[in-house]
Amino acid sequence: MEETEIKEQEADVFEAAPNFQDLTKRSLRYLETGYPVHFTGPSGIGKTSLAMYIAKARKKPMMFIQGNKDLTIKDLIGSFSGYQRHKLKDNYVRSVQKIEEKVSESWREGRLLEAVRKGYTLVYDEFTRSRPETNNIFLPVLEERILPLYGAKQKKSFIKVHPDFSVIFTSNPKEYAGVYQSQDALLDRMITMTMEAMDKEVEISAVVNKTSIERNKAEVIVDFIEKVRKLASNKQDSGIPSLRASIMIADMVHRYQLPVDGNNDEFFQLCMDITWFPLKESIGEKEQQRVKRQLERECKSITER
Ligand SMILES: Nc1ncnc2c1ncn2[C@@H]1O[C@H](COP(=O)(O)OP(=O)(O)OP(=O)(O)O)[C@@H](O)[C@H]1O
Repeated sequence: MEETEIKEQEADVFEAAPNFQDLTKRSLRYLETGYPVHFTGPSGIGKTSLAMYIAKARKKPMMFIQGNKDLTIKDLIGSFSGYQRHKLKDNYVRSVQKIEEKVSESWREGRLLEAVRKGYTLVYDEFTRSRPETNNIFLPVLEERILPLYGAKQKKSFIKVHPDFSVIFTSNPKEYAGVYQSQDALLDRMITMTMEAMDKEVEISAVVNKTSIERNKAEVIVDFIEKVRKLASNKQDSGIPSLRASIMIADMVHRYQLPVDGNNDEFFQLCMDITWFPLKESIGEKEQQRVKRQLERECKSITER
C-alpha cells in the first residue's frame, strides 16, 4: 500500500476535534488564498492526522512526503534511472523482417514535480528532518510559484506551479535543535500554527475512535496517562507518553480482553511496559528509583469505573 493511502486511512479516523475545528477552518482559508500552512507541536499531538484531514477536506488529490536526511532533490523533482531498450519487430511483409531498436534513459518523476504539475495538496511531514539544501527547492515554489528542474535534463528549465497546488508542513520543535537549524527563509513563507495541549475529551474520543474500546475504559486509561505526564520532571520533553501511549494500552486491552484493573498482573505489566521507558527518559538518574515506585503505585491504583 502507498504511504499516502496509509496516511489517508489515518485521517479517516481523525475527527476535527472541537479545539481543532477553528484551526481547520483558518487553515483551509490560508491554503485557498495560496499560503502554505505549518503545524508544529510535540510528538503525538495529532499534527500529521490534522494535516491529512485538512488535505482531504480540500477535495484535491493528496501527496505525502516524509522528511528525512536522505531525501534529495532528485527524489522531489525526478531522475533518470538506467536505460530502457525498446525493440520493434515488423513482420508485416513476411519475407522482410525489420527490427528497430531504441535505447533511452527512463525518467522517474519525483513526488514534488507530480504534485506541482497536477495541483495536488502536498503534506510534507516532519520537513525539518530533511537537509536544508533539499528543502531549498521549496523557496521558488512558494515564492515565485515555479519549480526549477535542476539536473532533470528537461527542455524547460522550470515549470509553473498549478494554481490548485498547496502545501501543509508539519514539524516537531524539539527536533529543530537536534536535526537541522530551522530554515528561517522557508518558515517566513508559511503560516505556522502551534498545537499545544490536547483537550482531555478529545484524547478520550481519539482513543475510542481508534480502538473501539468502551468509553468508560478509555477515560480511565487517559486519566492514567495524564498522571504519568505529571510525574515527568521535564514537562516539555517529547519523550513523555503521548496520546499514542493511551491508544496502545487501549488497543491491547480491547484485543486481549484485559480488565482495566491495576491489580491484574497482565494489565499492570502492560501499563509499565508502555509508560516507564518514556518517563525514565525525562528524569535524571537519581530520581529514577523514586519515580518508578510512584509509577507502580499509579498503575496499581487503576480501577474501572
Ligand atoms: N483527534 C484524533 N482522533 C483520532 N485519532 C487521533 C486524533 N489525533 C491524533 N490521533 C491519533 O494519534 C496518533 C498520533 O497522531 P499524529 O501521528 O497525527 O501525531 P503527530 O503530532 O504527527 O506525532 P509525531 O510528531 O510523533 O509524528 C495517531 O495514531 C493518530 O491517528
